[in-house]
Amino acid sequence: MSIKCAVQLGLPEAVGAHAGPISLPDLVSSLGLPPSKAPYLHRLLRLVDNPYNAGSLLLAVLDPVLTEPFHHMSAWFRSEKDDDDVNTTTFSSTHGGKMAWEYMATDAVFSDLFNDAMARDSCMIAELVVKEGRSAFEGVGSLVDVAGGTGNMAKAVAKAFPGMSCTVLDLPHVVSGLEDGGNNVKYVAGDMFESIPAADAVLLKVISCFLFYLIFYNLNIIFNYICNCKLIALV
Ligand SMILES: C[S@@+](CC[C@H](N)C(=O)[O-])C[C@H]1O[C@@H](n2cnc3c(N)ncnc32)[C@H](O)[C@@H]1O
Repeated sequence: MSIKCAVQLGLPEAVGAHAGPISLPDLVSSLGLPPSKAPYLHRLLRLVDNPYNAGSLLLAVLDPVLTEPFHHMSAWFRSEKDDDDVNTTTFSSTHGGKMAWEYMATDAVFSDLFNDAMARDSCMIAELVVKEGRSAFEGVGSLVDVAGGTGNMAKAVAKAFPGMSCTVLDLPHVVSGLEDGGNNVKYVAGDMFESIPAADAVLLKVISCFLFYLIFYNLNIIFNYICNCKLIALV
């Protein structure tokens, strides 16, 4: 909650915009806070560590859309609804029967926040991936980033490998309206469980939040039945 407060106050931006170290009174003033709040801001600062500008990720995970279901866990346990519908979750029972991605298609504000959180994370990870995992991309002529969000990962790969043609596949509410990112990045709206555009390689960035970045070279077989391609997975 302290980090949420710091993000809402605009603290990371204020510190980042300052050329050098900033004094507490200057910070209070640049945030437009009453000077009497300086001692409290000092306490808040001691609790904040936000080197990667994870502001929208924090706001997303603390949003009532995601926190509210946790208040209904015991009710979900007691509910017999599951007898009829094995897919019922605390999320879906809180949100009118909708699963997360279905729900996001109906809530543009939360969807934008979530997509922004993913995009910022991708900026950081993409830098690492194209540097440390470069060999996984060598010789790949075309790549599809499955469930690639707003495309930051694909853009970074396309920039590092200008000869590669990259496609970002995601649900319509995520990619519709996005401009193709330069000559070699295009967006496709669709459902990955129905079809995946053909490409030499499939990129799958699954659970970025845990900061485990593993590149699998030997899982191609799993994806062979889809498009006979190489699988690059960031789990
Ligand atoms: C956790 S986010 C990861 C986004 C991106 N890969 C990243 O790491 O930044 C999961 C993504 O999967 C997309 N998604 C969920 N179900 C999908 C489906 N059936 N077909 C295509 N994309 C889907 C969501 O819209 C969302 O953008």
